[in-house]
Amino acid sequence: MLTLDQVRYEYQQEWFDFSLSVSQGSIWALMGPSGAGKSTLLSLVAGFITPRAGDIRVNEQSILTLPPYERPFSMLFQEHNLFSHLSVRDNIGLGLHPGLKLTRKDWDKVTDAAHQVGIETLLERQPEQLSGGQRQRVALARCFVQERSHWLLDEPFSALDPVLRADMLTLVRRLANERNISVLMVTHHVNDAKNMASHFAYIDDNHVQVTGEIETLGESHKNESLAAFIRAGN
Ligand SMILES: Nc1ncnc2c1ncn2[C@@H]1O[C@H](COP(=O)(O)OP(=O)(O)OP(=O)(O)O)[C@@H](O)[C@H]1O
Repeated sequence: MLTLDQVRYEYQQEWFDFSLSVSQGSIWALMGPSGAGKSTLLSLVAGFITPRAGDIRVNEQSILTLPPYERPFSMLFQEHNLFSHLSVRDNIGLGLHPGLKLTRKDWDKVTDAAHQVGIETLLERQPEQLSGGQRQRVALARCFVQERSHWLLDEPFSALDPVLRADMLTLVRRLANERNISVLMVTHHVNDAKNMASHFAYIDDNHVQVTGEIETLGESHKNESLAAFIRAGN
């Protein structure tokens, strides 16, 4: 269980206040208008920024004092995902060891993950030689090789064409289900949320406004703001 317990954060006199409970193995779509606070919520969980009050717990243990690399999360964020001076192979390998001290078995895992996301022919390239969608898939492969219990994905498919997007969505859902990984995924696409997630959180105005099972996400939701958001997206 991942718990955000009245997590309060201030940025330039603007307050954010998040509460959320994510049971192990569930897949959450974080949705809401631009600027609503979705990436801020993920950054708090990841440990890139520190709350003023409240607690973040994994299995009832507070993780607030842990630096990002000691938290049980694999992350795909919109920026600074890849190291420009390293090959794709090494960028994925970093998910297994920060100093790239990898065994043969580890390198096999890297190749397998590259294969799963369809970039196995690009392993010797450097990130600048890749398209945006290829770079996103490298970052996704790096999440896959890490043995972490949670994935934090900030718009992981934004640069992918519709066919690849559907493939990657299915892959993330399958791997997460097989490994009982919890996923928090920011997405602007209602269909992605419905196709992949078990739950949703609707974030607006720096708060988690509504949570629920994904089946209840629809144009006729009783929360007017959420219903309008869904209508606009369809
Ligand atoms: N540490 C920070 N540094 C810069 N901006 C911050 C920080 N913390 C919060 N913000 C501000 O928080 C607000 C919410 O941004 P956030 O990126 O979380 O929204 P979002 O819902 O992810 O939006 P989008 O869908 O457009 O990506 C923005 O006004 C942003 O500038």
